[in-house]
Amino acid sequence: MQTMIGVIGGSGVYQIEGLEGASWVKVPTPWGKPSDEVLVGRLHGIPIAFLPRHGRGHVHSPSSVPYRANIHALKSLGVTDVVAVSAVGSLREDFAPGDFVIVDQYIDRTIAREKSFFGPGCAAHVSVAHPTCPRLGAAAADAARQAGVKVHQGATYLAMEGPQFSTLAESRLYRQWGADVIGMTGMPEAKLAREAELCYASVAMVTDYDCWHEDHGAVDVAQVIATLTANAGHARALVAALPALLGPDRAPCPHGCDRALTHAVMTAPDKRDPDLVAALSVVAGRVL
Ligand SMILES: CSC[C@H]1O[C@H](OP(=O)(O)O)[C@H](O)[C@@H]1O
Ligand SMILES: Nc1ncnc2[nH]cnc12
Repeated sequence: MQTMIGVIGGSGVYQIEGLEGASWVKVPTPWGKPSDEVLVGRLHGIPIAFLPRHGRGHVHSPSSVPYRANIHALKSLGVTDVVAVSAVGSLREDFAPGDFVIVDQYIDRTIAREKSFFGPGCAAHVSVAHPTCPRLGAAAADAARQAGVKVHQGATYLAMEGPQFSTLAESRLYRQWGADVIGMTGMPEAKLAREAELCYASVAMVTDYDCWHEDHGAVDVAQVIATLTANAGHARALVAALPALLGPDRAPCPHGCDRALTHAVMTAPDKRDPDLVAALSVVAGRVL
């Protein structure tokens, strides 16, 4: 299979430069419109699709991001590996603003989002015990090192609903729970990528210390943007290093991300809703 890299850009990352033959394409989906058109091109010979999570101009708040449409759009373009870039607050002293963190676990506290492609008429259960792809995460960590940033490999991301930042009591509680970073968009994105049998890695850029740290005040967006802007070059360099690390030919995922649905669908074939099955053809056609 041919590698195609999907990059989901987070806050402050609405564009990537340097793609050969780049064009923005509209991708309709049965789950509504993606956050924006998708920028498709090639980077060092490897096809790449870039989608700004909040849309150009930051139109979507974390709760209104069309997560299902975004994942469907990337899969329908042929993406095999999704690298999701996010801004996060740090919940620990040694993860400082400017550091990059390769997330591999989540605590999902989001409450107001569609979290599955499946539903009445086609029920399915995938495992998200290990919600990110270790192979892709290792490549993203190598790419971050090549980009010259300090990178922490392995961290738990607390996904909150937002859009307000946490209260002090919440921030302290999440630290006690063992969460390392906090953000508003990592879920259900990672769960949906797993349902769509895509390898998914999360690259989190630390922008602040949330509000728990006694030497730092409450989070403010100006500070977040200033840190993001200062680190935009690192994010670009990380993406530029990925094609050489992943290579053009993609072996089956050794961790089974691309086979996540093999035993997942529960609904008997004769009981399935044909409309839902049709909507699922891109993400789950392999097993339906
Ligand atoms: C601009 S601060 C809050 C905002 O930033 C993060 O977005 P993303 O994960 O897309 O980089 C965070 O999750 C919030 O949505
Ligand atoms: N402290 C924080 N809480 C939630 N999302 C964030 N994104 C960046 N910093 C954040």
